[in-house]
Amino acid sequence: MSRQEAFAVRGVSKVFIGRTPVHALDGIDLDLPTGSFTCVVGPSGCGKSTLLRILGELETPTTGTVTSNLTAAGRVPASAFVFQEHGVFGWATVLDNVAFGEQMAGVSRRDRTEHARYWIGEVGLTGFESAYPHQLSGGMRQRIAIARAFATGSPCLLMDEPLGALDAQTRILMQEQLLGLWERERKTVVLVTHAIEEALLLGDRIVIMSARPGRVKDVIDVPFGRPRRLEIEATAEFAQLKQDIWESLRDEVQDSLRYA
Ligand SMILES: Nc1ncnc2c1ncn2[C@@H]1O[C@H](COP(=O)(O)OP(=O)(O)OP(=O)(O)O)[C@@H](O)[C@H]1O
Repeated sequence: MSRQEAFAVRGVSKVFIGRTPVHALDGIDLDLPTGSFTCVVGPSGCGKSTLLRILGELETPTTGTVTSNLTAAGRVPASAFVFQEHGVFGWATVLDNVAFGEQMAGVSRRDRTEHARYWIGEVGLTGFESAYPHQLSGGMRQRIAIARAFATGSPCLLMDEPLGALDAQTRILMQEQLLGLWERERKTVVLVTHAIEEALLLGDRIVIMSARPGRVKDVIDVPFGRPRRLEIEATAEFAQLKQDIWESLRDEVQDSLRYA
């Protein structure tokens, strides 16, 4: 494995044992370069979240290996997660939510407050430091989750449909914000999404997965340079790629519905 790889995934399969065993992933091979933005698309139930959880060591593969080169300072976790919903603590203020990762890592109150304030500013929530999540909109709550993930200082962000619950306009704004943050920070990001446009807009590469058991069906290199602007969505190249990806996905979505 090269030092440039944040993750090398080799022959990873996952079977959940229960009354009826579920074969979630099968023979996944992937190299995820350090500082790259990888998007994962695939039909519902194909194992995208399971793959993310395996990368983040919340789950272990049944067979195969994941080797990681990620290094984090002190007690900072190698990867930080952002989930679609329920990602923020209702009992904590915006400031405490964003500072939570560093609090767990034993960073002093003064430093973590300073870092949290910086990230709250980066996601446009300055002025809401003392607010509680229930006082904010869904989009604002999701920005707390994103700020918290960046604020942990982890070199890798694992995002499971982080913008999936947002309305269309808020989602566009958040995509733009995430794009800007990532281009400045260049953390290794793996983002699961159901939206092909979002994957093309944000990712360096798109991993297309098959219906369950999830396999890597295709890996698309996204040709658009950085910094990237939302205007690329209006180009013919974007439309063509979107169409190609959908064609690759369509059979898988149909299969997943057939066997659901
Ligand atoms: N802890 C678990 N125990 C048993 N089965 C599980 C567990 N976690 C996931 N599964 C099953 O594994 C399969 C893959 O689930 P996973 O959540 O990874 O899919 P997904 O691609 O993320 O789905 P979606 O796009 O709908 O969120 C599903 O059939 C799911 O029911």
